[in-house]
Amino acid sequence: MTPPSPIDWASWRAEIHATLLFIVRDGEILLIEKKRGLGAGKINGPGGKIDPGETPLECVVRETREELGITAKRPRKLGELHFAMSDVPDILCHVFLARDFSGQPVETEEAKPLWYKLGDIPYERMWKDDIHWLPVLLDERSFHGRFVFEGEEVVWQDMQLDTYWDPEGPRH
Ligand SMILES: Nc1[nH]c(=O)nc2c1ncn2[C@H]1C[C@H](O)[C@@H](COP(=O)(O)OP(=O)(O)OP(=O)(O)O)O1
Repeated sequence: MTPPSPIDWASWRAEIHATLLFIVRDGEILLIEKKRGLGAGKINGPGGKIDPGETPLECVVRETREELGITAKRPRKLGELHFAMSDVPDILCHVFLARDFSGQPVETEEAKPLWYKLGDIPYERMWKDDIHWLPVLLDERSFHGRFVFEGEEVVWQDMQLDTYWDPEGPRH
């Protein structure tokens, strides 16, 4: 049984809307070592904050270009994550999967590209929540995850699988 949440999700609103993209090709996943901003030093997918007037899809394509110099082809949104943080603003994150891209990934001021075999994903160097939803994304299933953080630790979580996406976008 899920313990009661330490926060009231009904009144929860994200201060930051952001995106993440995971590109999978030939049995490998393209990750980044993030060099600055929130989560610097961690391994993650490319992504970042949604600019005013931008859709999540436009954002994830732009951020991937800025961070790795490549253009993702046909990114598909599969997940939505709500992060209630203790010491930084709360985040609503749209998570995408793509199977192809154009260009060659290059290291930039923001990110270093890293390819991993799908069986070798370095979860110990990623955010603590990632192990709970990245395997679901890699199975091409949709999901909605909610995580409450105390610093770097997850103190409460809930994952719903096979979620229907409202084409109008997030409610918060
Ligand atoms: N718990 C978590 N698990 C995870 O996998 N990614 C997380 C995460 N919390 C934040 N992120 C990611 C999602 C998103 O790509 C990014 C948002 O952090 P920031 O607001 O610092 O963005 P960036 O600095 O990358 O954005 P820009 O300032 O737009 O470049 O961090």
